[in-house]
Amino acid sequence: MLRVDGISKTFFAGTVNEKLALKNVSLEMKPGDFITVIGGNGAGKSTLLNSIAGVFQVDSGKIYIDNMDVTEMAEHKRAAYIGRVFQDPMLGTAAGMMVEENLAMAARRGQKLHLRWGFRGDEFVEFKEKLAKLDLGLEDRLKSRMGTLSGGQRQAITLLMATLRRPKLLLLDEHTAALDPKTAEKVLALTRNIVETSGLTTLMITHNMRDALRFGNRLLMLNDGEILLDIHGEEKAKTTVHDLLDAFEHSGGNGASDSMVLG
Ligand SMILES: Nc1ncnc2c1ncn2[C@@H]1O[C@H](COP(=O)(O)OP(=O)(O)OP(=O)(O)O)[C@@H](O)[C@H]1O
Repeated sequence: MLRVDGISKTFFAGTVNEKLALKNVSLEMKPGDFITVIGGNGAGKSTLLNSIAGVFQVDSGKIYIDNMDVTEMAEHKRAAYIGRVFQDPMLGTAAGMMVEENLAMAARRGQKLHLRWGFRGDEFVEFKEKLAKLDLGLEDRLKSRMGTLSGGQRQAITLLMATLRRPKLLLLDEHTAALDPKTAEKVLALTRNIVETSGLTTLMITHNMRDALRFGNRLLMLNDGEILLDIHGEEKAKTTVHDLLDAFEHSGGNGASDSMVLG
């Protein structure tokens, strides 16, 4: 499904600020894999996701989605295959537009744009049903401007939008980190629900080791631009936060912060 073949990325090459953010990273994901990604600050987690999304070109290595070489494909073209949700609830939706307009836009992603968003009645019913399932009181806010919603409500809608057209790959970059614990839990439960019911191949960065163990079928730990740990299935199920901290410290990790453990 996704194949990352020995990618490297250096920022500010040839300057005093030169930073080798990814060092020959390889990764293969099967369809339906739900991978959680952890690691200390500056480990390369976002750089990995940004490389896959095409935010910038990698220096070497190849990236394939469904056997298609996307290494040099522009970000906006790759977006047809990839759904993304970022940490900042302000990103990913149009604040001045209504909830239903944002959803209609997401439902038409990749299609020709029209000046007026013609709504189909059945679409409206579908959106309302999907919003009701979020349990965040959004089903009656279809006419509200996105900018008037809370951070949690926006993230839930962004997640819905990112997955409406069933992307080949879903990339979540600490998408619950800016939310209060109760709302974060709701958005995480929603994430699991959407990922499992649609069988989406997903990479989710989190700072919270407990969440990294609770969610997904596979876990990657990054440190200093390299994959330090890659566990799945039974092995992942048996792993504890303590084991993760041990692995991190024994391999020279730069001291796990409290936020890395607890989120
Ligand atoms: N666009 C960029 N320009 C310059 N340097 C960058 C850029 N993106 C990342 N870096 C650098 O690359 C390294 C890896 O950063 P990255 O954001 O991938 O880490 P991370 O694991 O996501 O960390 P965090 O948990 O702090 O978000 C860091 O040293 C960072 O400063």
